[in-house]
Amino acid sequence: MKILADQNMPLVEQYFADFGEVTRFDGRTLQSEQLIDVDVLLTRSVTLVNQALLSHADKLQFVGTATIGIDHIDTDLLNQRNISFTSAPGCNAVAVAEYVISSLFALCQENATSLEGKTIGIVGVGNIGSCLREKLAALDVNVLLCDPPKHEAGQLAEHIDIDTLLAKADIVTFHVPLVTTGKHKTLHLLDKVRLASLKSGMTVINASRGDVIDNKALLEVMQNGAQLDLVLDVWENEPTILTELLEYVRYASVHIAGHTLEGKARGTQMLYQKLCVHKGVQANKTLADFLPTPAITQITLQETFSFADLGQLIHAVYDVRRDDGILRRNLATDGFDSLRKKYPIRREFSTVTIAGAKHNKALLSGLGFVVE
Ligand SMILES: NC(=O)c1ccc[n+]([C@@H]2O[C@H](COP(=O)([O-])OP(=O)(O)OC[C@H]3O[C@@H](n4cnc5c(N)ncnc54)[C@H](O)[C@@H]3O)[C@@H](O)[C@H]2O)c1
Ligand SMILES: O=C(O)[C@H](O)[C@H](O)COP(=O)(O)O
Repeated sequence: MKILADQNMPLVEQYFADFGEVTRFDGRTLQSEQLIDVDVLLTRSVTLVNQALLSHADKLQFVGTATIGIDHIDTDLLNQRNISFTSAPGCNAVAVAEYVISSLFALCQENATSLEGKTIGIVGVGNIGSCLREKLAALDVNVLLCDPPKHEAGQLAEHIDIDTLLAKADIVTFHVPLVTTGKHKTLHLLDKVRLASLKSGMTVINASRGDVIDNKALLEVMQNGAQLDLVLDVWENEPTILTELLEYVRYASVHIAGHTLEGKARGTQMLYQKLCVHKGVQANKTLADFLPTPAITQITLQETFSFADLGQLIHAVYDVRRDDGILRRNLATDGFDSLRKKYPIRREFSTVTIAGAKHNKALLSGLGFVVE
């Protein structure tokens, strides 16, 4: 069996070599001819899987994307051609939620404020939004939720519409898929009109897809003096982003919110498990077989540890400002995709055991740490 896998997908050889020969490809430049004779295609978000790419795919039986977002895949086409398809829902939910938590605490530190009394609006309450909601519940902040599809399906009673949410929230964070048409379209969900309506001092976080915020309109409102704290991991037209926006963004990163080692490896594992089902074989490899021991495995808190020290603890594991620095220092020389490819190792809170937590145990385990 011939397996073609994106070069930025970790552990493919370890998981898939038993199925056949693994060849790697560059996700941005994959050509249709490379799919001749290929049985399995494993992609990331940067490869458009469409009619043009599949025009020479004579043997393709399985396509997997190690992402939750599937806006790069023509799923109707795969259906028509009877090609099995799978994504990796939830693989990076913890990673993105931790990116948001790290950003919130960095802003609190730098703005000399706290989350106390703040209201955070989550737009899109799926895998990531729900995971973030749980972490925010541990922090005891007010949360507002907006997810019309879930509300209509009877799965989210607390839903409020986006305009009410924007009017009430101090912080808004987007975790929606990119949907370009229809009743629940998310393309430019934050458009010119909504951007103009945002209260001064609001924080806007986007770790979903760049096109969810009209980037040109955002630049315009910022140039016209809007006072917003912007945290952007995703951009319109990646990898050619609107660099003029950068000077108005507090924390900017290269679409890496989901790129913990665990998040990426879980994506590969989920595709492996689905291919096992597809081929009718038993899955016998797990993440624990492959993930290295992290550099920091234990942190001991002293008696004096309080909520005020929480940011310091969170940032000891992951500080979003590291990623902001990487982008600002290297974007012009390295380019967006290259920075994504060489993204430094980042581990999840769950890889760290906290000793000495005493009365902060529920808070810390709610955030995702292992508490002794
Ligand atoms: N920056 C990153 O590294 C990164 C990582 C993972 C995912 N993502 C993006 O984040 C998105 C969300 O991820 P997820 O795992 O939570 O996906 P998910 O499918 O589990 O959840 C998405 C939620 O958004 C809701 N939704 C759809 N349209 C909406 C609308 N118009 N308004 C409000 N809610 C709406 C859906 O009902 C669903 O509950 C992905 O589709 C992907 O594009 C980015
Ligand atoms: O949709 C997703 O899951 C994410 O956006 C994904 O983690 C990032 O994209 P990729 O690394 O596949 O390019």
